[in-house]
Amino acid sequence: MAATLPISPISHKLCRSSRFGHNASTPRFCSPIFSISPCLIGTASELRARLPLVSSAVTTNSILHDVGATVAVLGGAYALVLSFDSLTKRNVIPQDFKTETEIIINRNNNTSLSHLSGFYLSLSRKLVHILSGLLFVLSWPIFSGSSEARYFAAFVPLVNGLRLVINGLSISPNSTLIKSVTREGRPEELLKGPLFYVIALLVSVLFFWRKSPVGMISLAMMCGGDGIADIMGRKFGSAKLPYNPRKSWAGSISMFIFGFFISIGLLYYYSSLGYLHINWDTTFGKVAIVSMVATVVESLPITDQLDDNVSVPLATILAAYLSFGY
Ligand SMILES: C/C(=C\COP(=O)(O)O)CCC[C@H](C)CCC[C@H](C)CCCC(C)C
Ligand SMILES: Nc1ccn([C@@H]2O[C@H](COP(=O)(O)OP(=O)(O)O)[C@@H](O)[C@H]2O)c(=O)n1
Repeated sequence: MAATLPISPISHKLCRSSRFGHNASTPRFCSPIFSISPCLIGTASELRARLPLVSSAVTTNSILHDVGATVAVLGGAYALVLSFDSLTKRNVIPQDFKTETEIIINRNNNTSLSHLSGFYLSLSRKLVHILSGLLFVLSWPIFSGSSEARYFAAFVPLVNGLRLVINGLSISPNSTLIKSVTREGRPEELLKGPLFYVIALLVSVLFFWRKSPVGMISLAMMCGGDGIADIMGRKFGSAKLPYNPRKSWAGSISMFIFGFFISIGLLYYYSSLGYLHINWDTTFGKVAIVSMVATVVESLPITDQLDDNVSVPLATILAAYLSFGY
């Protein structure tokens, strides 16, 4: 009987197995059915004889599970960028925000985007900035409970990073990606903010994944907080920061508030699924401190030397690791 696929972590049993051997040090979640499956009934020697067969069945099942999840999330990433390009082409994205320059753009004939400026274009890019990373973090539970699942998840930012490099070097430029993700429509822009952004996603998956609050908080601040800061700052940011005239109180306060609540939301999501055990008595304070650190770092006049998509996740990871310890 094929072993039941390990589902994580709704079930309550821990069993020690991994795709490449059944004496894994990493516990994995298995479905309750797995623990009473007929193939596990018998004497100890019979069980030992059957275990390699069960283990290989579980291995095959979880590989297929993770391949399916990877394809689904890759498709989601591609669809997100495509849909925002379509929304801006059809002027569905609200244009009730002032642009720095009023220009009628006929995007279908690939009017040069270098004339584009202002809020209109940046709103689309910022929504991609906010949604890509947050939807990616929310997608992690669809991967299997095996200890190798994170490497399948990491394949998604890896492929997108390669896509950004190929387009950024104009090896085979994709106008949809360039329009949706760059400020001024120049392919080389993809090699800066967007590439750093995708690398931050890769680091969060590989080093923190579902088992630590650090990675998800860093993405909450980089994707949600920094993204909202741009939108709110451009719209309401008349009162500039005394130490950085390019940033505003409205942008920074928005980053702190939205980054804090998105972080709490992600921690609640992962704790309710059983991946994290959160002590809520102390967590709110810790997240507030981490959000403040990230907001202050983002507000500093260092963007020309260090992209926000590097400084914000790095500062958040450091602050969160010192606060949570794992
Ligand atoms: C616009 C982006 C970054 C620019 O940042 P900034 O310069 O404005 O500070 C985001 C680039 C997104 C990238 C092209 C696609 C990333 C997809 C992600 C790895 C997976 C998303 C999956 C999900 C299910 C949609
Ligand atoms: N704390 C902040 C962040 C951004 N902003 C506004 O958003 C614009 C873009 O911010 P940014 O240079 O950090 O953009 P990204 O590097 O995040 O794409 C700034 O020029 C400001 O108008 C703000 O007012 N306050």
